[in-house]
Amino acid sequence: MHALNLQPKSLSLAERLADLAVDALIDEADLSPKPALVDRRGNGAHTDLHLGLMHASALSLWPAFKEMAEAAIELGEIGLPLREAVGRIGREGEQVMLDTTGGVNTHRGAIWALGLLITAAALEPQSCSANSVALRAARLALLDDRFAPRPLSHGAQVAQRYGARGAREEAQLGFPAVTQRALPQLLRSRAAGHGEQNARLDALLAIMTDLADTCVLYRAGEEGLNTMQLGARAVLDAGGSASLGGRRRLHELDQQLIALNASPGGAADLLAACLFIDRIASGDGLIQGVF
Ligand SMILES: CC(C)(COP(=O)(O)OP(=O)(O)OC[C@H]1O[C@@H](n2cnc3c(N)ncnc32)[C@H](O)[C@@H]1O)[C@@H](O)C(=O)NCCC(=O)NCCS
Ligand SMILES: Nc1ncnc2c1ncn2[C@@H]1O[C@H](COP(=O)(O)OP(=O)(O)OP(=O)(O)O)[C@@H](O)[C@H]1O
Repeated sequence: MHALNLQPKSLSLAERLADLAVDALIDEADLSPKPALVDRRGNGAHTDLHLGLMHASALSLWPAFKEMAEAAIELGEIGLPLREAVGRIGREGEQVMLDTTGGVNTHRGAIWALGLLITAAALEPQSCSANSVALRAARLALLDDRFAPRPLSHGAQVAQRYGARGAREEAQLGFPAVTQRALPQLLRSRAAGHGEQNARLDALLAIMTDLADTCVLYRAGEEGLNTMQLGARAVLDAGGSASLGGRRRLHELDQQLIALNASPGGAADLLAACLFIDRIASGDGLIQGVF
C-alpha cells in the first residue's frame, strides 16, 4: 500500500470527544502513586479491580461516549429528550462495562460524569471553557430522567445514613470539585514546574480534601472520609506530590486508606473529568482535527 493511503481519516466531533474521554480514563488509571486506588503499582484497596481491567473497561465505553455526543448534536438543545437519551445510552454503556469486567463496577461514576460533560461539550463545541461546559452538564443533570431506575445503590445508602452529597449532586452543582479545586490546583502545580504527573496527583489530592466520596463513606464511614480529607490536605500543605515531605505524607495516606479499606473512587472519577475538561478547554482536542 502507498504510504499516502495510511493518512488517518479525520475524526468526527463525536469520535474526537469519545477519544478524549477514554484517554482521560486511561490517564487516570495509569497515574501513580494514587492513594488506595488502582494504579501502575497495584490494586490499592481493591480486591476485584486491576489495571488491565480498568483499561479494558475504559476502552469498552468508547461507543457509548460517541453515541452521547451524537445524541447532543442531533437533538441540539438541553431538554428532557436529550437527558433521557443520554440516560439510556449511559445505562447501556454500564451494561457493556459490566460484560467486559465480568460484573465488576470499574467506571460507574465516570460514565455519569464524563457522559454529561461529553454531551455538554458536543452541544456547543465553540463554548468549551471549563465553566461553560460544567454549567451545561449541570443543567442536564438537573433534569429528571423518568426511565432511570432508583436502586438502593451504595451512594443512596450513605446519602440516607450520613446525608452526604454524592455523584448526582456533584454534577447538579456544576462539578465544583473539578472547577473550584482540581483544575486550579492542576494549573498551579504545572505553573510551579512540578511536572505533569505530580500536577495530576496534586489535582486528585485537591479533590480529596473536600469531597464527600460515597465510595469511601460506604466502605469506611466517617473515619475513612476524615482520614482521606485531612491526609490529602497534609500532602498539599507539605509541598505537594513533587516535594519529599509531600511524598512522605502521600505514602502515609496510601497506607492509612488501605488499612481502612477506603478507596476514593469518586475522587478518581472526578480527576478523569478534570483531565477531560482540561483538554477540551485548552482547545487541544476539539479545535484540532475537527474545525
Ligand atoms: C448518579 C449515578 C452516578 C448513580 O449514583 P449513586 O450514588 O446512586 O450510585 P453508586 O453509589 O452506585 O455510584 C456512584 C459513583 O459515583 C462516584 N462518586 C462517589 N462519590 C462521588 C461524589 N461525591 N462526587 C462524584 N462522584 C462520586 C463513585 O465512583 C461511584 O462509582 C448514575 O450512575 C445514575 O444515575 N445511574 C442511574 C442510571 C443512569 O441513568 N445512568 C446513565 C447516566 S448518564
Ligand atoms: N483508579 C481507580 N481505582 C479504583 N477505583 C476507581 C479508579 N478510578 C475510578 N474508580 C471508581 O471507583 C469505583 C469503585 O469503587 P468501589 O469498589 O467502592 O465500588 P462499588 O461497586 O460501589 O463497591 P464495592 O466494590 O465495594 O462493592 C468505580 O465505580 C470507579 O468509578
